[in-house]
Amino acid sequence: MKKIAVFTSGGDSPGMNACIRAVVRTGIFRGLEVYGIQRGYEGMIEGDIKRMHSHSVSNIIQRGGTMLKSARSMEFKTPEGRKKAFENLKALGIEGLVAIGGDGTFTGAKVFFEEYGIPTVGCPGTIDNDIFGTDYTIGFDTAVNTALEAIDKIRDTAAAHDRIFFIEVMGRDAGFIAVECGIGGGAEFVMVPETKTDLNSVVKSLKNLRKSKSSSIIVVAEGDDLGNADQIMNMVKEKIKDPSKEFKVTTLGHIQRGGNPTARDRVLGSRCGMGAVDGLISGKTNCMAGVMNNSIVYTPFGDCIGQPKPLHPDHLALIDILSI
Ligand SMILES: Nc1ncnc2c1ncn2[C@@H]1O[C@H](COP(=O)(O)OP(=O)(O)O)[C@@H](O)[C@H]1O
Ligand SMILES: O=P(O)(O)OC[C@H]1O[C@](O)(COP(=O)(O)O)[C@@H](O)[C@@H]1O
Ligand SMILES: [Mg+2]
Repeated sequence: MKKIAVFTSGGDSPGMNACIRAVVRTGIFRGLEVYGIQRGYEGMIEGDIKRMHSHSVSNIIQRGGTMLKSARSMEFKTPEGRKKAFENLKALGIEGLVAIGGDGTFTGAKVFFEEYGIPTVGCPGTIDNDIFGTDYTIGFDTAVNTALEAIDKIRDTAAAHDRIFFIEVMGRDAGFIAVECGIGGGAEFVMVPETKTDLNSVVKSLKNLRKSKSSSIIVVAEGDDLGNADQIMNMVKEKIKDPSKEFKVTTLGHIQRGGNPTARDRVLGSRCGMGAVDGLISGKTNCMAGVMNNSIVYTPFGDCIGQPKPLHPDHLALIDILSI
């Protein structure tokens, strides 16, 4: 293997830059030519692919976002789009790919490998942490810390006015961010897509809050089965029917996707990036380089996207216990 290319795809996540840097520098260190593909599968289809050098990735390890940019590509979901992508890679003589992204990116990478056979190793880049085969995904720790900082601020004003706050965090299909924010932010309740939300028990608990509680924080993952934070707040308000209780909603949104990556995300991104290149060199393909129990582990793409990554039941129990 002489030439490899790296790209970022799907929702960006803090630490993707550290991962790109590790791929480029490990590749060069091992004697490979490394190319960067702009805007994920979009750039692959358009042939927006450039040679990268060690200096190409200077001064990015501390930055959020991705210097290669990211995109969600509808065209790559079509056989015609993937054919164009393959022709562009073939023309440059690319013999290996590093795909940094989430479950969608790996689904695309798996299909592409099965059709065209270019060896591909992935790195788990998503704030959602919803990928089997790695304890944490690159960007999750930063997103949780960003959300927590906001929750702490909301708690100040919630306490000052004795209000009940519903705070919506990201997570279309996964509640990992919500659960960690719930534990770290001292929430009364956490609502996640993985479990059925029992509105009546939430209402009952809110009606019976101990008298010394001045405020309540309820963390809602955007993909909860009952709806978003605004919808759930309205349902609860309707059932409580107590004009003395004041309800507010804050949706944290895309601030969770940006900002300087935490130390954990820089280290995880760097380790996975190196793991992906070394994996390709040693003949691995159609799999992801993740970190489990502090070691690099390669998991087939089929498992990364096919196996559910469950929330830890102890974490959900912890929220109930610590909010008495
Ligand atoms: N079934 C599929 N076939 C081909 N490409 C896919 C498929 N699913 C997703 N992709 C590609 O991966 C991209 C990123 O997926 P997305 O779900 O948006 O983000 P993430 O990788 O962060 O989960 C999509 O925009 C699409 O180009
Ligand atoms: O920025 P967009 O395109 O609106 O996407 C929002 C979604 O992206 C995420 O931030 C990350 O999801 P992916 O990693 O699957 O792209 C989700 O938590 C959120 O639902
Ligand atoms: Mg995803």
